[in-house]
Amino acid sequence: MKLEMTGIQKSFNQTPALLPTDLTLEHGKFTTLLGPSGCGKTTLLRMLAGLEQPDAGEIRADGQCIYSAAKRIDIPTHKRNLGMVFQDFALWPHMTVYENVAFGLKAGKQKSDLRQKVNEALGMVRLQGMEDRYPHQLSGGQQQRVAFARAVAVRPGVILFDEPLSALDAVLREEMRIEMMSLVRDMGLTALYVTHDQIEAMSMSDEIVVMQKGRILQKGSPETIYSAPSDPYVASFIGKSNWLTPNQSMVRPEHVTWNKTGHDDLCYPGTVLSVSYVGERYEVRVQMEGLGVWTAYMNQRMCVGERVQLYVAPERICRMDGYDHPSMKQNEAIAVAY
Ligand SMILES: Nc1ncnc2c1ncn2[C@@H]1O[C@H](COP(=O)(O)OP(=O)(O)OP(=O)(O)O)[C@@H](O)[C@H]1O
Repeated sequence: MKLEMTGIQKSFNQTPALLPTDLTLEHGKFTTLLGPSGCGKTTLLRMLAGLEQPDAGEIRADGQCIYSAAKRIDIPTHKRNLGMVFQDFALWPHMTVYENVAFGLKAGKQKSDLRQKVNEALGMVRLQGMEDRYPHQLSGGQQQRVAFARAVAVRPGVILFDEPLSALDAVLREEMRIEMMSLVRDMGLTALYVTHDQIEAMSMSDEIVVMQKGRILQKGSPETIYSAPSDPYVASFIGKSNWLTPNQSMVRPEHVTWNKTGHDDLCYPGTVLSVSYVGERYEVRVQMEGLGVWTAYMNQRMCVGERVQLYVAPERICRMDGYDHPSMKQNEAIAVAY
């Protein structure tokens, strides 16, 4: 299912939670809303689900209007052909695993072959044999699998995830991340996933939508978001960034070299602050002169306090709004610690 949102916005008690926003979720793509707490991710997801009413704008599913403030169209949640998985699993505590999964099918009136559909969904998440257990008799990972089975059993056109793994421990979170992503892809579902975890976003998504303060800053593939951030906030939020001019030009640690490699390379002096072995190489933090602290990688151990020269090839510099030229580094005025 393709979902298109145009001009949707929402305020709570006159305080904007989401500024006017356009967003398209392409059919079969895994899109992640990434941003800090309170930036409007959940509000956007809930409006898509029909759980929150936008103040303005329109939402279309496969070209058909499912919400329009102007035309007074508001298709209810259960008719929007979507599945949802939440952080707290939202399972019915008094129902067994079987009943929890069957509940969505019954509510959606998909009653034919009920047992087969439930078994199929439980098979997908490897929970056969646990049909008669209650949620409290399951681990966190198993509970989330039931929630996922319940969401996909109805064969929705789109699946919405709101921080579904944040209640799980780190190891299980990684395991479930791979499992959920594979299942969504195998089923060819369109997915919208809300998280504030960059690693989750980078490892699961076809598209990442970075949000801040109720607006979308950038939408793109993980590769684009990392290599060509359009905004300083995006650059700082995802991966490590070394600033050549505050808020304007940045270089990633893997593009900083210790020896001059080309005649155009720019040279920056600094002092080693810390050295950590990160497997086959060292992550070195360097206090740069007038440029704050940079991170770079090196193949051999350095000494703390050692004076160094770091080099950057101009084509490796990522430029954002207001950027002028690498020669700006000569300018005292830009020598602000970031
Ligand atoms: N029902 C509500 N009533 C009043 N304010 C709300 C309501 N829901 C959300 N907000 C406010 O809207 C803003 C956006 O909230 P939202 O839950 O969408 O953010 P989020 O990015 O999902 O954050 P988190 O990662 O913490 O869940 C916040 O300032 C929040 O306090």
